[in-house]
Amino acid sequence: MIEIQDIFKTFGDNEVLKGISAKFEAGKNNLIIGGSGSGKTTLLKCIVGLHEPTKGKVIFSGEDFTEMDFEQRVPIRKEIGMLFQNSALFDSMTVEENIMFPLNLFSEMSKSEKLDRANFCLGRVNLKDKNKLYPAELSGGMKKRVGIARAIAMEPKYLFVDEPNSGLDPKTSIVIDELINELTQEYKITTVIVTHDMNSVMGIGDHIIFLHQGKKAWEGTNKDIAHTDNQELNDFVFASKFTQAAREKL
Ligand SMILES: Nc1ncnc2c1ncn2[C@@H]1O[C@H](COP(=O)(O)OP(=O)(O)OP(=O)(O)O)[C@@H](O)[C@H]1O
Repeated sequence: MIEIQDIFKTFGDNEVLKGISAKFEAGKNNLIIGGSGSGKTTLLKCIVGLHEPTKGKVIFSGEDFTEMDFEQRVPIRKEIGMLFQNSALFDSMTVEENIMFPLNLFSEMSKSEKLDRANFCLGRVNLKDKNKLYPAELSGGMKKRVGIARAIAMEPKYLFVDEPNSGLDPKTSIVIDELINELTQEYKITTVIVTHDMNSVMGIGDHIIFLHQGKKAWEGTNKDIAHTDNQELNDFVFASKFTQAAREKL
């Protein structure tokens, strides 16, 4: 469980986050949605410590992360897996080396244990035997899966994902969403996903917070969203004629 309490973040005189509180539970896909510039990525970065909040607390399983110094944060950082928008693989490393990278940095495993773990993670994302390929030889969807394999290599308690579907076709997007969903449930991970993708919202949105102009304007599940009377959320989710028509059928 991650709890955020009254998070503010200001850049210069631009107050981007204006007092956001929420609880993200283990075993759930916690989605942060909102229009461009609403502060989603800034919030994600405040939670993982890539930005320091101007005010407010981030609490990982009861421990106040915001109060900790760099050294004190290390054990929690080791429990965090991250999947970035562009998968952020190292181009000069093979798939296997990419997955072993966090293990080389943070684990005490022997070489053969690390290889076993890399093979297990590759199997888990359905990329068995792709060990020796380089990122340039992979499709966008495969790169995401390698990114996921790397993110789960350290058996994270917390998984942060920024736009998992960017650059993917709709079918591959669903495969990636399903994979994140399966892993979240199987390993009881507290997963926090920033997304624009309405298929993800409706498909795997166990818990959704909607940001509008730096505030939490709505919170609920994918089942609640179709029936919301929140004007900003409606304008955001049902922006197109197609989604409006689909809504009538819900
Ligand atoms: N490092 C930074 N320095 C200054 N301003 C920043 C910084 N990071 C973000 N901002 C500002 O914070 C605001 C919110 O940006 P953020 O990237 O969090 O929005 P977002 O909701 O993730 O948008 P998008 O969906 O377009 O990625 C923007 O006005 C942006 O210019």
